[in-house]
Amino acid sequence: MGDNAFLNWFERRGGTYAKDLIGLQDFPDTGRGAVALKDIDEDETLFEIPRDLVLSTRTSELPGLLEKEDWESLGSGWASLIVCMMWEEAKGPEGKWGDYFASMPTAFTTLMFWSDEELAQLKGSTILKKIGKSEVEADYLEKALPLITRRPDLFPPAVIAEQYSLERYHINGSRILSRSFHVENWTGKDENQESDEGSEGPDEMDVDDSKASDDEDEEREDTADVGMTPFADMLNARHGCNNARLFYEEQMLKMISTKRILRGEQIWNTYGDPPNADLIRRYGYVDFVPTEDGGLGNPSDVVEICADIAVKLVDAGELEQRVDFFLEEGGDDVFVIEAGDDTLPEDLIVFLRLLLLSPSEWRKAREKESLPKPKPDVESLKLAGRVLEERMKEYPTTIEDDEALLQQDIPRNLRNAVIVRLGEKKILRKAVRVVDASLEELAHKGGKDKKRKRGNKKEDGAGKKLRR
Ligand SMILES: C[S@@+](CC[C@H](N)C(=O)[O-])C[C@H]1O[C@@H](n2cnc3c(N)ncnc32)[C@H](O)[C@@H]1O
Repeated sequence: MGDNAFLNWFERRGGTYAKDLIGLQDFPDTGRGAVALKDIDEDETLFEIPRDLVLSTRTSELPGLLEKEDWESLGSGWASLIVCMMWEEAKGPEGKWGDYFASMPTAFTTLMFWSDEELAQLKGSTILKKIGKSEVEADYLEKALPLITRRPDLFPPAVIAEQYSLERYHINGSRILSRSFHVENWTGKDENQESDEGSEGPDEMDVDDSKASDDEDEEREDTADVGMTPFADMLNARHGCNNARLFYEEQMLKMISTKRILRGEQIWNTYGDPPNADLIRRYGYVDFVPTEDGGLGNPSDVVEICADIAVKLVDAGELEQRVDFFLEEGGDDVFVIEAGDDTLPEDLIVFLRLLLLSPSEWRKAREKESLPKPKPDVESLKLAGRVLEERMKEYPTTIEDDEALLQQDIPRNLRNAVIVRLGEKKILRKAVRVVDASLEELAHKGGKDKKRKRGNKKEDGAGKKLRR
């Protein structure tokens, strides 16, 4: 379906947009997006979406047609919204969201749809543990399908294979993941109520996600607040480019320019600037923009380090108890280093120092319920260096290999995988340099301290002499 059919539908259903200011267009790098048709000032309203045009479990008619028990059998994840979407879409062009569905993608470049060979290119990145494909399939088989087959009056058996298949379930789940917004009920309290962090964009669009059910943040969101938001979900995003933002009012959601946008420029939303690993998982693309080190990448990249790596490197007693103690005291078993970090994460230092405590120090720490201070010393820095080295070994290729690959003409998914793993490895390399510099600094300081001590001794002696 062309963009015009979508725009006509949008207006017919009560949406409005500034026709003289914006249009929809295909961009070579990002696909379809919104474009400024002439220079747009800051604070201009670009389009307005009536709240009842947001498709959610609140606005779909399906929940009202189901017994409470049936509805609740779908659980608190995304299964309920996915089933609502499949049911609304099955109504075809006559349905309330007919042309909207027709405008949405049915093919995705997100990790859920990568082959095993393609996923193997991400070896080393912890994102592989967060795809959640089997959880989605379990949701479909254990929650959605039993309900669908129980109610032939609502889900005609003749169309199940076409409209309610696992494939359709995946497609709608992926639409939620990459296009939904967090839309709470209007409380009247907050004039400019916005969704949570990154609200402005799909998925930071902050959504719970039955697919990535291992992602706690996503799990916590109330599914009723997850809304498919026509037109707002036509905006693409790029790190550092956003120039429009969704504002939440009582009757309407309004997309408003947040800076001057020149004619021909793309209108960008933000998806909350996630790292590339999350961008590829949720949205199927990566950011490759200029970074502080003069290269290209995603300034929001992170690398995750599992605590296990450090535990395996240490030869000390009661290691399991030390890890449990760390977790009880609020620590996590995954440490995150960010691209912009110039020091090691404090929780990592604390953890390493905890592992290195002598038996008597460890006993004392536990008695006092007090973790070591996040002050790196020689031993913890040396251990940090070994941890980073081991973590780097989890990637089968080197930074140089990846940089060479990026010079070649390679398939899109491979290219994106290389960009993800390269970004993570560069953070590790930087962290190794931080460790080396800190060790050097400590050695230098140690040398000076020794000198000072020797000097003090001499002075002491001289003083004594004088006093004599
Ligand atoms: C909310 S939709 C944006 C509209 C979408 N381009 C469309 O045609 O409907 C999010 C999707 O747009 C695409 N996208 C957004 N920003 C992009 C970017 N910077 N580079 C490549 N693709 C991007 C990705 O496919 C992503 O999953």
